[in-house]
Amino acid sequence: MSKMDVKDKGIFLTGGAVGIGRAVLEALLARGAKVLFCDIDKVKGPETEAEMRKQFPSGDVSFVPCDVTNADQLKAAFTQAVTRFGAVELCINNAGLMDEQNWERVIAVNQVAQIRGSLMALEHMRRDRGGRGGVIFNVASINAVYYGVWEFPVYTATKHAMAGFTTSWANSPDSEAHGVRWGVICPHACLTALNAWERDGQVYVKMDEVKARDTTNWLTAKEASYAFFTLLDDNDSNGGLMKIWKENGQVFQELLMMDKSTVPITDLYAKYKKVQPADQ
Ligand SMILES: NC(=O)c1ccc[n+]([C@@H]2O[C@H](COP(=O)([O-])OP(=O)(O)OC[C@H]3O[C@@H](n4cnc5c(N)ncnc54)[C@H](O)[C@@H]3O)[C@@H](O)[C@H]2O)c1
Ligand SMILES: CCCCC/C=C\C=C\[C@H](O)C/C=C\C/C=C\CCCC(=O)O
Repeated sequence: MSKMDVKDKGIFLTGGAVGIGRAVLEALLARGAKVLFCDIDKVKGPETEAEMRKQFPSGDVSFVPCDVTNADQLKAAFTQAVTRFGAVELCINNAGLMDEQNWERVIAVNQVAQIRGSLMALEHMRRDRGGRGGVIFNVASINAVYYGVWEFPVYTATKHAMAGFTTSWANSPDSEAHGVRWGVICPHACLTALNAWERDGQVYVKMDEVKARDTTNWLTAKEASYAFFTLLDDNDSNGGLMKIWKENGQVFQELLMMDKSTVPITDLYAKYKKVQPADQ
């Protein structure tokens, strides 16, 4: 295992104003990275930028307002990062939301925009097209590698989609030539604005369906950010899905590499039900 040293590297991050994105932003700046983050929130975005500049006076951080579902805005934000840093070597597609009442928007943000951001970053980073190579992370969820979650089926579908998209690119026969490493971040539930808020030390969960859940083992945004760095530090993890969760107050993580073995076709696999003509 060898580390990707982010010091002085140019990084593009979506949805960095609050929550997990903000925690990752702070940790990247602490490691000396140069980060341009975008967000739809035109109040929290500049506030976070100002707070980061105060905390890291010699750091390089800038905020660009952007709705990632607007292809032109996303492209413009990414291009600003390239212009500012010379190259983007880490792209984190993190912006996301959960709103089953507005499920087409959920697909637009969690899936379409993450795919668009990934393809833009790939095109820019590809060594076989003159780029410097790099790393692309898509922020999914632990429910990308979990059975369906009835409370939020569309959200879950988008997270499965991003696991499939990301591991497919990682599996490209041209992966070496691209020089691009792919990863999926898969946190369990976190206490962020996505689903909860806090007042007077009491946590309030937004959605009626999950209000009865015990939140004691939900991650903080900072804890969720550990998964990014474990995955980033592992150069051999192309196509890896980094799960992170909490049990009895202890944070755990596990790297999941999807099974790449071929479909079993011989009698060696006697345990499988053979298809008979009558089945078809
Ligand atoms: N909170 C959780 O329980 C949890 C668990 C696993 C994965 N995730 C995923 O982590 C990512 C970050 O979520 P979070 O918990 O930090 O949520 P959050 O709501 O705290 O932060 C999400 C950020 O994305 C921004 N955003 C939303 N729509 C956008 C758009 N159209 N354009 C630009 N920015 C936009 C928001 O303004 C916000 O700053 C999401 O992809 C989410 O699905 C969250
Ligand atoms: C446990 C459900 C709580 C709902 C949390 C709200 C948003 C979470 C978004 C995450 O992306 C998904 C995280 C966890 C849900 C995944 C699996 C449910 C597992 C069931 C359980 O642990 O109780």
